[in-house]
Amino acid sequence: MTQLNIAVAGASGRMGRMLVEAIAAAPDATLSGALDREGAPCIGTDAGAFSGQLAGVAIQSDLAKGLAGADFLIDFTRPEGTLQHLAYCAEHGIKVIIGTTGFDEAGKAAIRAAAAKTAIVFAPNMSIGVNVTLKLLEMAAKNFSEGYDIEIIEAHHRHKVDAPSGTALKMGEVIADALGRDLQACAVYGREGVTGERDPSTIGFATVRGGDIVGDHTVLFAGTGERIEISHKSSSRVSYAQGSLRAARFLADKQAGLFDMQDVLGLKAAPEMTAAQDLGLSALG
Ligand SMILES: NC(=O)C1=CN([C@@H]2O[C@H](COP(=O)(O)OP(=O)(O)OC[C@H]3O[C@@H](n4cnc5c(N)ncnc54)[C@H](OP(=O)(O)O)[C@@H]3O)[C@@H](O)[C@H]2O)C=CC1
Ligand SMILES: O=C(O)C1=N[C@H](C(=O)O)C[C@H](O)C1
Repeated sequence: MTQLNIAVAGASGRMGRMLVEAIAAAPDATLSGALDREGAPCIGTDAGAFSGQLAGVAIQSDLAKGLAGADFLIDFTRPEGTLQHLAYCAEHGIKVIIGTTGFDEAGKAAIRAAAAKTAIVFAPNMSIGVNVTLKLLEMAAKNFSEGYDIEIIEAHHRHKVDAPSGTALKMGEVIADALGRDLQACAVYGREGVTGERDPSTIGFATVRGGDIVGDHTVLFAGTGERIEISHKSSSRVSYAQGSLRAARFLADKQAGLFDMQDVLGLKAAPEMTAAQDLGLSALG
């Protein structure tokens, strides 16, 4: 069994803690290092202390120390942090799994450029459920292309700093691509005041923030006399952590290149109708 030496960035964050636990429980993974922001109270403490199971790895802010011995970095932080970590990893041949959301176009371009030097999985949602849902949405959008208004509703915890969520934006992209529309041109982010009637070519986004909601996404196809809703609801961050480990295993034999979770899960290759048949939806065709 190939042993994966993995460092975790944002080790004291919600996802960082979950990743440290998931790595400790995985027989093929070892926590080689842990990073967090300079000046954070967790620096110097054991990365496993949050879960009560010591990992024997102190959280560092110095990249050279935190990434010594790492073959992979799993990064769920903020765009500016991820881009700093990525630059170091690209120079040192460390493969990177990026879960961080909220990148601007320049940030995404920097990730594409880094992929020439190291192997990267970059995905706004690492869960298997969401990634299969993206395939369902592609299929649904093609079948509801006329006469159905499309709205994407997402809900997250009160601490989330970016909106709409990366997952909601990805759902919008998948639907827009399936319909031959440009998301940048057709997205409507929230409504207020006298908006006029709904333009049927738009894709609407609505954002809810509150409490400890882990992550809910619903796509509504609203037609005449019927509504179809495709929803995914996360009840734990464990699915994001397990997906990240799966991404690391996928990268083990890659030297460079940019991949997403559809690549990791082999969903890009699956022909659309095979997916429909697998799901017992062949009547759609
Ligand atoms: N792709 C996916 O499947 C998922 C993606 N996410 C995304 O992951 C990211 C993190 O989410 P979450 O864990 O909830 O967030 P948290 O705020 O709980 O954790 C973020 C961690 O990163 C650290 N950090 C913040 N800024 C920097 C920086 N500039 N440099 C280094 N470290 C930094 C934080 O330190 P400090 O506390 O000191 O600021 C904290 O430890 C978000 O973008 C979120 O949308 C979340 C879940 C799933
Ligand atoms: O911030 C979060 O919590 C989450 N962020 C990701 C996103 O923006 O889509 C994934 C998941 O929904 C949780």
